[in-house]
Amino acid sequence: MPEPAVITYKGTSSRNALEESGFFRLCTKIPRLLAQVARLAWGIDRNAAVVLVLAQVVAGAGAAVVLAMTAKAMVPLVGTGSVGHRVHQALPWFVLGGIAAAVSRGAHAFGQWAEQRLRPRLFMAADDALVNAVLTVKLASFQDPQFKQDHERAESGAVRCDRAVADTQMFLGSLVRLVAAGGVLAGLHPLMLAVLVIAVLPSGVGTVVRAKIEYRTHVATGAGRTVRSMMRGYATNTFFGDEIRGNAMVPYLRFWYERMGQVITARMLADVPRQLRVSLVSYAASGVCLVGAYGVLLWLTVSGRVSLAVSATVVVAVRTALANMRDLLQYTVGLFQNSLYLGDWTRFLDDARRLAPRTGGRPVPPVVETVRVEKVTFSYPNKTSPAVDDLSLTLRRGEVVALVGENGSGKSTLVRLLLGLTTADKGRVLWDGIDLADADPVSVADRTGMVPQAFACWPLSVRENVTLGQPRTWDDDAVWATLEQVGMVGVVQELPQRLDTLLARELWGGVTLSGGQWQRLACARALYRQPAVLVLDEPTSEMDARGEHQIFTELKKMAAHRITVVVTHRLDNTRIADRIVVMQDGRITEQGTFDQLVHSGGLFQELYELSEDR
Ligand SMILES: Nc1ncnc2c1ncn2[C@@H]1O[C@H](COP(=O)(O)OP(=O)(O)OP(=O)(O)O)[C@@H](O)[C@H]1O
Repeated sequence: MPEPAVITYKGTSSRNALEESGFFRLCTKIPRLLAQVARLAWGIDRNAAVVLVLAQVVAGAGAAVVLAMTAKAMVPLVGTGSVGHRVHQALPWFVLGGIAAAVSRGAHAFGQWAEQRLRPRLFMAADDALVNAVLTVKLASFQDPQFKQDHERAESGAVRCDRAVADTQMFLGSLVRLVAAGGVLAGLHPLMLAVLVIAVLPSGVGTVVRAKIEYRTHVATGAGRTVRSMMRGYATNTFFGDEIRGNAMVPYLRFWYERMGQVITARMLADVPRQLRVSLVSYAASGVCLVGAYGVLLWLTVSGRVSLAVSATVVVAVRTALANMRDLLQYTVGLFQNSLYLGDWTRFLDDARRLAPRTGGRPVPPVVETVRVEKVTFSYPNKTSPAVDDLSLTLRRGEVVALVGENGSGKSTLVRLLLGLTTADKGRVLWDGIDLADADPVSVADRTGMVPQAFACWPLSVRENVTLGQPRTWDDDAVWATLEQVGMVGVVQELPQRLDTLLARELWGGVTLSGGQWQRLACARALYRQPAVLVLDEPTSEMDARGEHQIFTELKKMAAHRITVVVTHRLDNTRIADRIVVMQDGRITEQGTFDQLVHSGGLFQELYELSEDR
């Protein structure tokens, strides 16, 4: 089987924060990382954020008290006198240590409570922000392949948002416990603290290097994962089931999907020996340093520089400090790693804000008298010839204009330009004299009704499928009236819950409609809006003759109050149009009524005769 072309994708992120960061640079970033997580948590639940921090401080202080009490208890325990006497003397310190341990565990439990309150909401908030960003960027951004990749990486960031809270909690806990253990240790003998730092440093550096390798692979496999998950969506979408099975596509799709998976996995597996090398080197180095640390302790004890009691406490403190130091490094790296993903998320939101269409421009009037296209040119990225080329056209209220032409002649592009969904490279589109480049996009959208070629079959009720995009209404009369216009009343009345019927076979016993019925609903959605500018791009391509006739009759009836543009390949339908505009290679080549064009000897006549010939 042919190798999938996309296997050559290697990932092209230009923004790899990892390359900028060394170990010490990472340490300097920690306060900023903590502040970032704190801001997120504070925005979600202030009480939980405060409890989270306080709990760690109390838990750490408790651990310090436990250690200090252990040191106190050691003195009588390794001292002189009978065992009973020594235990009796140590008992108060043990009791105090026990109380401190209980307080510490209790605080830890409250910390977990706060974390559990924050995590799910943080994830939802991060995810909501992401979806909101995608819903508000300029449509042109969707054409940019980097946008898709950045979106995918930002999704990982949203997923990691909640983990960053857990890491912060653990980081703070280990930090406070380490400071406590370090304080006790420094009090016993300052040299031990320095030796400790040296003992854990190699393992810390190793952890950072491993995190870098992992993140670099995540970035490198980003494009592959995006393409694979996109293909997964197509391959497993039940709507395409007939096409996939009916055309024997299953073996190729499976091969393709598995092959992409193998490429990604191979890249990840290539890291495994690298990770192992880093681990072995760092563990060996920290082992050597640890042996050195215990050697120093032994020498201090044997030479009588520290007492046996102090030495015993030092062993306990060293173990506590080591465990906390390791935790601290691990959670620092976790925090750092998550912050890289969080960085992708925040950058994406910032970019999305930058890419959002301007708002607050000039509002267009509720009734639009003319739409004027003035010398407009538009080219898609990576295309050599423009899709719309120096085109001028005026549309007037009350007029039904049919836009016709062969595939790829630029009809859909022109209607997107008319509605401001695409911005012209050159020239202007004016709604009642207001350049769409200066207009408030919200007011433009409010005046617009559109049936695109590819519309969504929304997994919502019939009512919502008609009213989606409009303010919520409790009056079903207008919904039924629109369904009447598109010939759907009978169909909807036979549905189990009529307007409330869920149109999603996959969900909770919902039902679905035929292709033509869905198309009628898409038309209903546009007609229900009663827009000032109504654009229908091949609205009846799946409809039977009756449905098609009904829609075009309704368009004609409604035409007086609006500008109507219909793109169609069924040239017989253009008889109802007041004007037919013929497009070829992004330009208008003919204009006129049906009767004028059908005998003009031009492209329209040729296409019409071909359609009659079928
Ligand atoms: N998203 C896109 N990216 C790149 N090129 C595009 C894109 N959409 C359309 N084109 C190109 O722009 C040109 C005009 O396409 P457009 O969809 O406007 O034609 P059309 O007349 O509506 O075609 P059809 O009758 O097949 O719907 C074509 O050459 C097409 O390949």
